[in-house]
Amino acid sequence: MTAILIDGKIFAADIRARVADHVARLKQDHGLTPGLAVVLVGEDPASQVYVRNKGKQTKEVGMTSFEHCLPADTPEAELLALIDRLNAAPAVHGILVQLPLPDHIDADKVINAIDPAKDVDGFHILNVGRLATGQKAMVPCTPLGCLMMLRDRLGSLSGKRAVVVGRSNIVGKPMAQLLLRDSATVTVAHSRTQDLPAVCRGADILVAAVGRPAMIPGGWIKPGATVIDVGINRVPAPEKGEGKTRLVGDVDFETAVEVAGAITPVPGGVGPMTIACLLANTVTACCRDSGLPEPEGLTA
Ligand SMILES: Nc1nc2c(c(=O)[nH]1)N[C@@H](CN(C=O)c1ccc(C(=O)N[C@@H](CCC(=O)O)C(=O)O)cc1)CN2
Repeated sequence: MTAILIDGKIFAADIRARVADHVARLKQDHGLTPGLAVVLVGEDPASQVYVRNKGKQTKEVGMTSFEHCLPADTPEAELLALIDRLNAAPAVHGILVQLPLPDHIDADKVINAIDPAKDVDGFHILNVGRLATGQKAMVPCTPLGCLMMLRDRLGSLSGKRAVVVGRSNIVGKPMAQLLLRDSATVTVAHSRTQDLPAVCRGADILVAAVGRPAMIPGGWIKPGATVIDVGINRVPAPEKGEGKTRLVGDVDFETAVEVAGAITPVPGGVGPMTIACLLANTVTACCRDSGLPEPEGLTA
C-alpha cells in the first residue's frame, strides 16, 4: 500500500482564503479589522523566520500585523509591561509570544499575563482548562490544524483509536483533548510508555509529536492508519553537500508511507497549518470580542 499524502500547503491555503473572506466581510459589514500582535524576544534564526512569516501572512489575509522584536536580554518585567499594553489595545485582537523564550524569562508567567480572550496560541491556563472541560476556548494552532486535517480525511473521529506520541503542552496534551472531544478513544504515549511499538500499532489515528527524528518506523503503524507527523527535525544531509541539512518528521516517512492509509509529509504537512490556524484564531478572537458570529469551520 502507498499512503495518500495529506498536503498541508494546499489545506493551509484554503484556510487562509476562508480567513481572508471573513476578514473582508468584517471590514465591509462592521468596519472591523482583526489585528494580531506577535512578540519575539531574541535572535533565534528559526523563530525569526516564523515571526516574519506570521506578519506577512497576517497582512496577506487583510488583517493588521503588529510586530515587536525585543533584544535577547530584555528583562521579564519589560516584556510583561508590553503584554499589558497589548492587552489594553483595542486594535489588537490576538497576542502571540513566540516560543522558546530566553532562559531568564518565565514563559508560564508571560503566557498567563496575556488576556485569555486575546490568547490566540491557546496556551493561557484558562484556555487550557476550558478546552479540557469542553468549554469554548482558544485552541492551540498546531493541534487545531491536525484536527482539521483528520476531520477532512476521516469525517467522524468517533470511536477511532487515537494514539498521541508526546505529551507537550503545545501539541501532545491539547491534541489529546481535541481528539477526546471528537469522541475518539485516546491514548497519550511518551518516553516511559511500555511497548510503544505495540501501542502505536493499535492506532487508527497516530499523531507523532515527540521531536525525535524518524523515531516511528512503518513497522509500528497499523495498515491503513492515518498518520499525522508533527515533528520538524533538522538533520545533517551530507548527500546534499557538506554542512547541508534537511527537515524530517518524527515518523520514518519512507517505511511509513508503505503501510499507512494517509500520512502528512515533513515539510509541507502539519507545519503550514500552524500559521493558517493562528490567522483563523485571530478572526475568531475578533468576532468573539465584538459579539459577532464566529467563522464556520475555522474553530474546533
Ligand atoms: N508561540 C508559539 N511558538 C511556537 C509555536 C507556536 O505555535 N506558538 N510553534 C513552533 C514554531 N512555529 C510557529 O510558531 C512554526 C513551525 C513550523 C512551521 C512550518 O511551516 N514548517 C514548515 C517547514 C519550515 C522550514 O522549512 O523550516 C513545514 O513543516 O512544512 C510554521 C510555524 C514553535 N514555537
